Amino acid sequence: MKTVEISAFAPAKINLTLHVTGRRADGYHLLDSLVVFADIGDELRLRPARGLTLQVSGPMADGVPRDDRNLALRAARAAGVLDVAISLKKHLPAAAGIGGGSSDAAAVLRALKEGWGVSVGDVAALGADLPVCMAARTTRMSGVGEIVTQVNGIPPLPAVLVNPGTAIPTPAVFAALQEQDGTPMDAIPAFADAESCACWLSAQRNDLEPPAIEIAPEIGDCLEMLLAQGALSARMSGSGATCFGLFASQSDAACAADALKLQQPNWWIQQTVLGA
Ligand SMILES: C[C@@](CO)(OP(=O)(O)O)[C@H](O)COP(=O)(O)OP(=O)(O)OC[C@H]1O[C@@H](n2ccc(N)nc2=O)[C@H](O)[C@@H]1O
Ligand SMILES: Nc1ncnc2c1ncn2[C@@H]1O[C@H](COP(=O)(O)OP(=O)(O)O)[C@@H](O)[C@H]1O
Repeated sequence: MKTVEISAFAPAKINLTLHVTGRRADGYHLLDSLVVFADIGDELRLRPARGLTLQVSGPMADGVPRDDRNLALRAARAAGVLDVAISLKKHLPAAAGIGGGSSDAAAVLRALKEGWGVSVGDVAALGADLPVCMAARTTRMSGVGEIVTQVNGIPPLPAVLVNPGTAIPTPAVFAALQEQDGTPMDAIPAFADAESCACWLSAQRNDLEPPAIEIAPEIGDCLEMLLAQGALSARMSGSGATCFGLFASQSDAACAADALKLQQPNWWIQQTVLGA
């Protein structure tokens, strides 16, 4: 048994783009997505113990499953480690399109590799977002999520994340998608700054945004409010409902986040830097 406690960080995953380019026979969708990671996320600690346990705390812990549905526990089981106490401090909203559960699972797998020396062969069995969350760096994600290719040339992007508090199950959004065969992303250039990245993004898409807005119209309000605060670009991440706005500087993002918090004190609103 190991004797040390290991800390692991599970950053928020943001799909800057999400093009749905086809559908497999098993119903899973083919994706083409530019994925970055934020400097905010969940905090995990793993320590040797008798048996496998999970304790969940933190400002966004409400509603997160504590039982075997939790992806942190499922990751430990998949790795065959049944003698670990996991403590998970949730800062990210669940079912929010920012991969909280998948990033937690990836953080557990990284910690188990470091501390217990074990790894899992097929991480995708834990969910389509697991491979990209294992990479935890700027990536082009394709296939149904299993193909991850490192992307260089994306500068750190000052941003504000906004979630209106509506949990949206991913399957419901895919089920509401009308067009399954969209075009892939354009080639990804190297960007000098946030402005040029935002300009390129304006010609790309998140194909899940229209069906998600049908399910939760408040997503449209998030996007409008980010743009009204001067965002260079505003879009939904993943299957929603979290939206991101890109800003020219961290001070612009901080001003926008403060103003949005005054307008919507009950929403989850966070200033961050993406892809740093
Ligand atoms: C949409 C994305 C984009 O990054 O992110 P989130 O919105 O979940 O953060 C991911 O592909 C989500 O990954 P993840 O949440 O791990 O998905 P899974 O648990 O494997 O699948 C949940 C359900 O989503 C649908 N699904 C997921 C991935 C995919 N490529 N095609 C799909 O059709 C299927 O209906 C599946 O039953
Ligand atoms: N560690 C976890 N944190 C949050 N949700 C989790 C976790 N493990 C399992 N879940 C379940 O996974 C679902 C999807 O959560 P999450 O990964 O945060 O969202 P998304 O797939 O939209 O990015 C939630 O509804 C929740 O029930």
